[in-house]
Amino acid sequence: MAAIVSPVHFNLEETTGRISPFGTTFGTPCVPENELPESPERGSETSEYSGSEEEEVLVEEETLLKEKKVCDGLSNLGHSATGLEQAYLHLSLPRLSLVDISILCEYVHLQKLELPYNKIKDLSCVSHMPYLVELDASHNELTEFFGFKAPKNLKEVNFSYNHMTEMKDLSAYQSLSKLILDDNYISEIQGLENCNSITCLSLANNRISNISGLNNLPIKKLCLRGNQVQKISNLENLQTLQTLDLSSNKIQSLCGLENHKLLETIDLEDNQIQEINEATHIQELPLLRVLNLLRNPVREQPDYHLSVLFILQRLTVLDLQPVKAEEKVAAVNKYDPPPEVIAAQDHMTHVVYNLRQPQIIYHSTLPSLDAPYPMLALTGPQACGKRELAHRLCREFSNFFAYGACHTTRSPYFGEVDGSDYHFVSEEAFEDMIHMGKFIQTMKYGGHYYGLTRDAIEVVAGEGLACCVHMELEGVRSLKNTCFEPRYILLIPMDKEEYARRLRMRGLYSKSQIEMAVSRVDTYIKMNRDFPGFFDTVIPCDDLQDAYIKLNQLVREYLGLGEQERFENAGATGGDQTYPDSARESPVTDRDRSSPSGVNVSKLAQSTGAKDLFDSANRNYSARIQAALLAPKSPVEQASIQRRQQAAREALQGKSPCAYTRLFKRGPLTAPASLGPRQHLLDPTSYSSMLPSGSNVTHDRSFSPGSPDSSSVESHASSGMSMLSSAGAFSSATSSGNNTPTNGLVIGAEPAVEPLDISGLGHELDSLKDYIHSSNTPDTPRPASQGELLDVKSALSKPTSPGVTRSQTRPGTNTKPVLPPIPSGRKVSEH
Ligand SMILES: Nc1ncnc2c1ncn2[C@@H]1O[C@H](COP(=O)(O)OP(=O)(O)OP(=O)(O)O)[C@@H](O)[C@H]1O
Repeated sequence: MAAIVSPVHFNLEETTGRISPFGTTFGTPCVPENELPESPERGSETSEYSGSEEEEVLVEEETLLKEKKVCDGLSNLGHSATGLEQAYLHLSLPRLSLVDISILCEYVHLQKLELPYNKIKDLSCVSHMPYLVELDASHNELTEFFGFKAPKNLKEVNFSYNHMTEMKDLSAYQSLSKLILDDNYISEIQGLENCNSITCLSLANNRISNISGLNNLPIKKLCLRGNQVQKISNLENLQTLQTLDLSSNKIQSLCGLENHKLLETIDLEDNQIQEINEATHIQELPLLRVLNLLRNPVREQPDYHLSVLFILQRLTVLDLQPVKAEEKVAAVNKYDPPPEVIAAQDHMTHVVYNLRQPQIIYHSTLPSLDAPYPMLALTGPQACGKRELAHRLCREFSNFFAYGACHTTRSPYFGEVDGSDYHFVSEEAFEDMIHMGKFIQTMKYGGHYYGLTRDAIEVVAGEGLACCVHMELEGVRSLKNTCFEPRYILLIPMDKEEYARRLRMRGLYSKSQIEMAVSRVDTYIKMNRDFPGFFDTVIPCDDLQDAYIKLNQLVREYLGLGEQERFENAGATGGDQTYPDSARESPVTDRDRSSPSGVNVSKLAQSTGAKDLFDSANRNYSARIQAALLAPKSPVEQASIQRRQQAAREALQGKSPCAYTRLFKRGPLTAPASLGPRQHLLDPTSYSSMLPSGSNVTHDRSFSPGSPDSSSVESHASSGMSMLSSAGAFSSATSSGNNTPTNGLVIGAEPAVEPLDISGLGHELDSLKDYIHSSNTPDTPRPASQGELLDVKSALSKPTSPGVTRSQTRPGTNTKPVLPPIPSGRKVSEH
């Protein structure tokens, strides 16, 4: 002990090459044996520990530990545990082939003793080291388990690679926290019952077939790699377990690991696990992040990787590979796709199949992206009455709506009519239809398929009507991905008990079906709450009659039917016939005026809340941009507009001939008093004013209700302007208090003529001229037959029956909000 010699540093970690979930925690090599530095008895020494040739010879000759070698191995000079002396606290003597180390009995102050890779059989000298804290006697020839008197503070012991066969009682080792017994011949775990400090135990490569003797120990890391364990048992009480290495055993099931709430890492490489479902045993472990199932039969299962990731979504490392976020998303999308993904997949399927078919232009194919084909979708839980309401609505508003019958694979209930309620088809037929690209959306509900075909919509669109369908939430999601933009009305039972009773009364559904339907009420409510605007409006449907009244009212308000009736009644009594009161409160916009009935539907809808429901212009991006662009005008612009307005007025009054004169020039015309404003606007005679001179149009001269002779310029002007307004040429229009509106015609001097935005005049004018020549509306995509033309003209010349409004355009065209569609199809069929 006289001289201070340089200590030999033996770094355990350097002996470990492989990164395992356990790393080097146990201080023993985790690499396969053939990669380990060999112990003397297993072969020659590696260069790391070999000294010079001279030393090797010396080692071979002398297995007796002498003071000189001890001096070489001492390090860490410091205070002794008693604090009274200076002493070397560490001794490291690896790979010296030592057999007799009895000299160490004198080194009582040692706190750390490292003797790996020797040939030691007797460790009794340790009995003289009361302050020893760490002991490494791995790779020796020890047969006796802890063959020394227990040092009071001994915390870490490594006896790996020895010849021990049996564990003995370690009650005396109260401080023991880490015990490494790898590569011995131990067949039973025992003697640890009182080791209340043990947190790390490794018994890799022993002969253990049953896990036992670990009850209630505070073990955090347990390694039983390379044993013969077949079943994970007796670990239930290891509640502090964080890392478990059971690799290279014969385990078939993960049963037994369910309750280890702190478990983070499980290594089960090279076992017999076959079923993916085994992962469910560890599904609930909240902290599990690392799982190794390499070299298990389960890896041969199809979709092994995604399946395991789906079951164990908290994993960050699977089979030694980091888990990517994309893989987790793919796993969830595959095995429990969120509704959006289901809808997207459904949509994708139908688009792809449809693209394989010859592409044609449908009636419901629209000339503009901004003008969706008008559809109404009633949605809500099963049997909430939406089908009945849809039928009633289509019956009552048969000039506007028709029912779009879906296809289903369920068999018809009593009284259901094929083709009317549904098209009832077999599953094979349904699948064939999918492959033929027939569907727009499909969904499976209650074990049956339901789907809306393009043809179902097309039949309705061909008649010039809006299509009314009903479907579940999933169908709505899918439909929202399509080019169709129906208005969605949610019909929701507010009283679940009453709803369940109604379902029972139907006598069609099983208990579980009823429970499912009732439980979906909350899904709809949640959807409506969490995604405002997902449904356009909500109607409680506890009482079907009440629900229908609301639905009816809503549709009427939108169609402007009620208002038109009122308006026409007002006309009969000589009231204000231009616009209803609500429309006069503020200037109307083109959009307002584009209501099919000529009444201010948008204003009306605004006051009733129906505007958002039906006004497709709300969704019209370009319209919104245009509105923004139109907003404020500079003084120069204002002045310019005023000049142009003035010029237009003068032209209309015949004061100054200009380009507008020809535009509004017409013979003395009269309009039948019975005509509503819309009819007047659409009166073919009024188009004559747009014709180039010389056009051969016969005018009805018995016009003007007030004065049969009032073929004044004003009336011409107003009729022309009204017509333009119908074409959207006005930026705003009002009838001021000074004017006397008559039959929808704004008659009067200047104030009657409101600012004219002539920017679109040329276009509208051309369009209207085209109409005259072609008998089509500008946005009618297909040429009208002669029959249709006559039909339209004769229809327009007739007074419209109350409640039925005609539209000049196809459903959903850009100049109309949404409804109603032209009735051309129906009219054609009637003739
Ligand atoms: N194409 C479709 N897509 C999605 N859901 C659909 C489709 N066709 C029908 N459904 C819905 O499937 C559910 C089951 O249909 P079924 O005809 O069996 O119910 P129902 O008792 O008639 O319901 P309801 O009276 O509410 O229409 C209904 O909620 C129905 O609206």
